[in-house]
Amino acid sequence: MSARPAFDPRLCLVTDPALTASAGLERVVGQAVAGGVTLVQLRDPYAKGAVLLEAARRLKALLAGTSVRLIVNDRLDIALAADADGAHVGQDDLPPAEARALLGEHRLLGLSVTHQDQIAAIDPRGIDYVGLGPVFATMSKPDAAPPLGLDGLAAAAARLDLPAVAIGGIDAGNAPAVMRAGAAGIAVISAICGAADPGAAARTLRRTIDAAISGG
Ligand SMILES: Cc1ncc(COP(=O)(O)OP(=O)(O)O)c(N)n1
Ligand SMILES: Cc1ncsc1CCOP(=O)(O)O
Ligand SMILES: [Mg+2]
Repeated sequence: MSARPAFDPRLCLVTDPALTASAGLERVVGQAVAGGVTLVQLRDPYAKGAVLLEAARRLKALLAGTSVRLIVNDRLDIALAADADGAHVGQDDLPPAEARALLGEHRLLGLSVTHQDQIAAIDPRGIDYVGLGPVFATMSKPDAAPPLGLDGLAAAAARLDLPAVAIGGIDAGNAPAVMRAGAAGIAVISAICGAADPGAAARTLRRTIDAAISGG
């Protein structure tokens, strides 16, 4: 039996400090979870450690008793200090083998893949899911790699032995095509954090994804 916690990759909310500032991080995440988000990634590239740790602890408390796992982007120290369920690293972050050694076997580790030639280097024993993208142009990550497009996504997902969580410019309109291209789920910032009603946005996305999974 796997030492890792079970997780559901279908709908990952990636948080954004600016987009959640007015409503508040916990309120946005709480509404999104009520709407059907299955995974939450705390992401704040410029936050001070103390601020991020506090946010991670608040989200952990919010998600306690649910099946929704909490992942911390980039900062393994914060993931460990807050006893989060896992961490997400990119190609320029701590290398996955080192990240796994620090995290231990009981936490989840996600790895970003931005083009196909990075797939060969993946050791699937140490990684639990791949964040694949950007699929489309995105306003939420100024330093994102050029978009893969749906064909690039399909080609990369077909070569992966791990669940592919597609990211970048995904919304309820293009989510069905993304799922048909082979994604196990989607990760979004603006489609939920930037929505007037994050709960309703999450509900629509989740319905759309579930319909695509069941062949609709
Ligand atoms: C699910 C998911 N996929 C990709 C990313 C991007 O990670 P990275 O390339 O390390 O960029 P930053 O998010 O750290 O700016 C992600 N965060 N989540
Ligand atoms: C963090 C990240 N990594 C690749 S694209 C992206 C931003 C996704 O944000 P949005 O869903 O608003 O396009
Ligand atoms: Mg990163």
